Amino acid sequence: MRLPGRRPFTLGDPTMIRFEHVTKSYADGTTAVDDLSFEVGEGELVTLVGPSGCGKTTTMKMVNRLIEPTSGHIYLDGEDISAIDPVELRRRIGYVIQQVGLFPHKTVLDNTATVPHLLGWQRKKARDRAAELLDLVGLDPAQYGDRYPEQLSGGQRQRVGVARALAADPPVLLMDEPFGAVDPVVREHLQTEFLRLQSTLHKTVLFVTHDIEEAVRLGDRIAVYGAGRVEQFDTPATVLGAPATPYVAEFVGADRGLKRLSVTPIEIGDLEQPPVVRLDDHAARAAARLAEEGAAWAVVLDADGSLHGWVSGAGLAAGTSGPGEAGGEVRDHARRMDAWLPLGAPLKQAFSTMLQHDAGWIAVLDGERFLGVLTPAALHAALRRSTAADAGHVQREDVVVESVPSA
Ligand SMILES: Nc1ncnc2c1ncn2[C@@H]1O[C@H](COP(=O)(O)OP(=O)(O)OP(=O)(O)O)[C@@H](O)[C@H]1O
Repeated sequence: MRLPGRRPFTLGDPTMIRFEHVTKSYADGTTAVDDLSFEVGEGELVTLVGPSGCGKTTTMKMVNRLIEPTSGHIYLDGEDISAIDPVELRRRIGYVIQQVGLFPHKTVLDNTATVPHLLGWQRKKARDRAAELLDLVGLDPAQYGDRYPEQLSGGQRQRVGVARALAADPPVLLMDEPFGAVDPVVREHLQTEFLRLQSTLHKTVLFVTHDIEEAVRLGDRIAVYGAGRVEQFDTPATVLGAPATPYVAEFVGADRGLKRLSVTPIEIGDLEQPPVVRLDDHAARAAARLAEEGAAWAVVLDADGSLHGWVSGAGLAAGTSGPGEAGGEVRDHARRMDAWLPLGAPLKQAFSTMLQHDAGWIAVLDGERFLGVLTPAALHAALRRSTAADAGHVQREDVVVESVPSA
């Protein structure tokens, strides 16, 4: 299904949700949320992270008026929500919770179509929309649409929960530990899929989690909670690189240098430029060029410029006795290597791809275009670059020691 593409969130975009001095106290004297003020931009994904009982869920439930604040105001797209009818408000806000809350006696398709039904859409239109959404979250409607929730895995049920929340195309999504009940592998999978979805949909999302890794991975910005208050509200890179308080530093963990790998993107300046040859280049000529440049190997691109793999100078030279002699084309000597990353991918992904392929380098592409290669040395340098940008908040040595063990 094609969805209208919108550009990703950037700081400074218009505000969608605004908390203004919001406090929630209960009759027993518990102050669940204490004088909360922050803004969420249109199309921004903000993760609320903190230990159990610190007020994350209360914050979220005040946005769709499942809980009313004791004092302060919350604005949705400029409107004070206390003046909006709660039923009308909730139509504008998708809600995904950990227990999913699917109706056990309804099929997956009907569960997904719940909100469109409530909105009075015609049955066919609602079911067509539900099928589109199931497809979007990676569940084939033909295969899963007629199943009942108990016939799905935990991860599949979570996907249905996300599809259902998106069915009426609300501008805002509230997600309360939506991936909390599945095992770590499925969880990472769901996170990846959700990021892919968000890169197309650009919903305004408040996402509650206990897990700092999840918060860092998903959030455009993170609100780190300590007992009812937001201790720091900033980008993942800043929260990890420059924790605002000792509490935040402890919460994000001593290994924050490692976690920064998830939020530091590969940049063009990190790349090295090995010689590049084409599959249909003459092998002997390519060998001579490598010898001239003192290079042991070259990246091999195919005729249309996409990555094929690599070739060693020695491999090329074998069987050729000089330029112009027999020896065939580079394709006769090249080896496949399809380890590549898109520009902007996080350094963590670069490390893991390198490990997975047992490779000393990874090609970096912009779309189909080959840009250069990332080597372990370049990764190390990239991490130093990102650490140096923190203006002295983190000792550079800390990060280097933690993240790039010396060979
Ligand atoms: N109805 C209530 N009456 C009294 N106290 C409450 C009530 N609901 C929540 N609280 C308290 O408010 C505080 C914040 O709760 P909240 O559910 O927002 O925390 P949380 O950060 O979402 O926790 P968790 O991660 O465990 O879900 C907790 O101390 C909780 O015990």
